[in-house]
Amino acid sequence: MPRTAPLLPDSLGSAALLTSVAGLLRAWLPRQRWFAGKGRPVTDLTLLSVTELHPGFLHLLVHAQHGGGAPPSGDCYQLLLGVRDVLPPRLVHAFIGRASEGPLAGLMVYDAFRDPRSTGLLLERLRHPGTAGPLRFERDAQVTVPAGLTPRLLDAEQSNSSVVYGDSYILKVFRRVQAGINPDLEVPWALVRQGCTRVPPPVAWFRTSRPQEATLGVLQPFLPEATDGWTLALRSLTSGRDFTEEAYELGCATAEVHLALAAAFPSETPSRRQNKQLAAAMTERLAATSQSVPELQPYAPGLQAAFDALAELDATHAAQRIHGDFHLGQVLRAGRRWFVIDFEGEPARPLAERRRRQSPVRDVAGMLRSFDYAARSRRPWRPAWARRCREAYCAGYAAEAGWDPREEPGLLRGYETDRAVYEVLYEARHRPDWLPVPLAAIARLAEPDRTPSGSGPSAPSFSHNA
Ligand SMILES: Nc1ncnc2c1ncn2[C@@H]1O[C@H](COP(=O)(O)OP(=O)(O)O)[C@@H](O)[C@H]1O
Ligand SMILES: O=P(O)(O)O[C@H]1O[C@H](CO)[C@@H](O[C@H]2O[C@H](CO)[C@@H](O)[C@H](O)[C@H]2O)[C@H](O)[C@H]1O
Repeated sequence: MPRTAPLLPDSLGSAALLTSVAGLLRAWLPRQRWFAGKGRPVTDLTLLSVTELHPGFLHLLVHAQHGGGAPPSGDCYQLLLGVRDVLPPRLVHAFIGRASEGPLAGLMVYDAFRDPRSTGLLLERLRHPGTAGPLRFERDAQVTVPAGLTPRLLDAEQSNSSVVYGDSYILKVFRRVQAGINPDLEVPWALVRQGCTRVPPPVAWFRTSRPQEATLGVLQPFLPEATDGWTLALRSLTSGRDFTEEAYELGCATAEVHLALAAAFPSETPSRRQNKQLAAAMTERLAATSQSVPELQPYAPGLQAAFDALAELDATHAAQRIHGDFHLGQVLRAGRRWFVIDFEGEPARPLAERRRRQSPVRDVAGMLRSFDYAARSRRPWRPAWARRCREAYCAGYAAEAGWDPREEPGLLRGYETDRAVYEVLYEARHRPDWLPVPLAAIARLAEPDRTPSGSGPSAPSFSHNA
């Protein structure tokens, strides 16, 4: 039976609640896909805020410190916990543990994202703007979201958690929370106001004021007929069907979004200093990643050459707001039209950095890397497929933007190298089986006379069980 009386009387301090759940969460958090401190134990857990959204349905912000590194690091995570006396069989897969001490002693604690009753209640909150403790629920007053939509948790491998409601709306709840407005709300909102139709418009969102102002989740229309670019690319690779038309149109769509972003947010005049600073930041990331992923170390000097060359280039493009983590999984194709989603940027970077203006070439490089990723993710390796897609994508981009990314080989190489370094770190932390995919590209990018990735004659083959 769901609870009818609140668990948390006002008198109960968060310290008392933490004694009930800390042990359970310390064991559970590191097993979650979105947990950043992969492979490292949670050495300390602090409760930043707790709000009972409904009897037995708790919203938590916790700070988890990961040990095993020097110095120890930590992140703030958003959790939805359910608490019941008895767990019904339909929720067994959501079970986190039985609280053994504190105010919840003896009660069953579970992941409320997996309980449609709880995610249904969350939608109700979004439909009726208002506050709950430090949480504020807001919406676009022009849009009416109907009641009673059936919730379904998306079980994809993701950085966040998303719930689809009746195939009409999708709510993305940010797992790792940082202070400030999340670009995944800020950017689509600005693009829609700009008249750009390539993004699903945010219709409702919620945020917290404690411990600091931060965006917690965004509801937007769900595109039920859409397929993501990664799935389509793999289908093309397995069926042998051509993908260049899609790649060309994706290039056009990317440029369209970049032009709208340049109109929606202030840009920065290009300067020589820009490329020097950029190369320095890339060099720093290479050094830090080589420290944590030893497999990268032999290639570091070769990769550094790309950044040194970039530092000497004249800046040609104004820095502007961009997508920031652009790849085939971030684009959806509905009918013959591409849509762009997930403007959050690279989830591991600080929010202020993700909101910074950057060169649009960075997004182009992300997508070019993604064609290479798809081509290397299955045997046999298909370099010609990647090469054709890369060319078609750049041609589409040039047709819409009025300048061709291929005319900037030094910039493109620098960004592709930096992206591959990011991917090495990402895979090492989240999907170690996939590490050979970016490492194969790294090996090529580190060669002195490299040809564009995906086009060389004899890059190493590998196997992984993706
Ligand atoms: N508006 C939408 N319509 C249809 N599917 C969507 C929509 N938004 C997201 N998705 C699906 O949800 C997945 C995860 O969304 P995304 O915003 O990329 O979350 P994450 O940051 O967790 O990766 C996408 O790959 C896509 O399949
Ligand atoms: O979850 P996000 O969409 O925010 O992005 C993260 O996860 C991606 C993997 O799901 C990762 O992308 C890498 O793998 C993709 C194939 O699964 C490939 O298309 C991308 O090119 C490659 O970078 C992304 O880097 C990471 O930020």
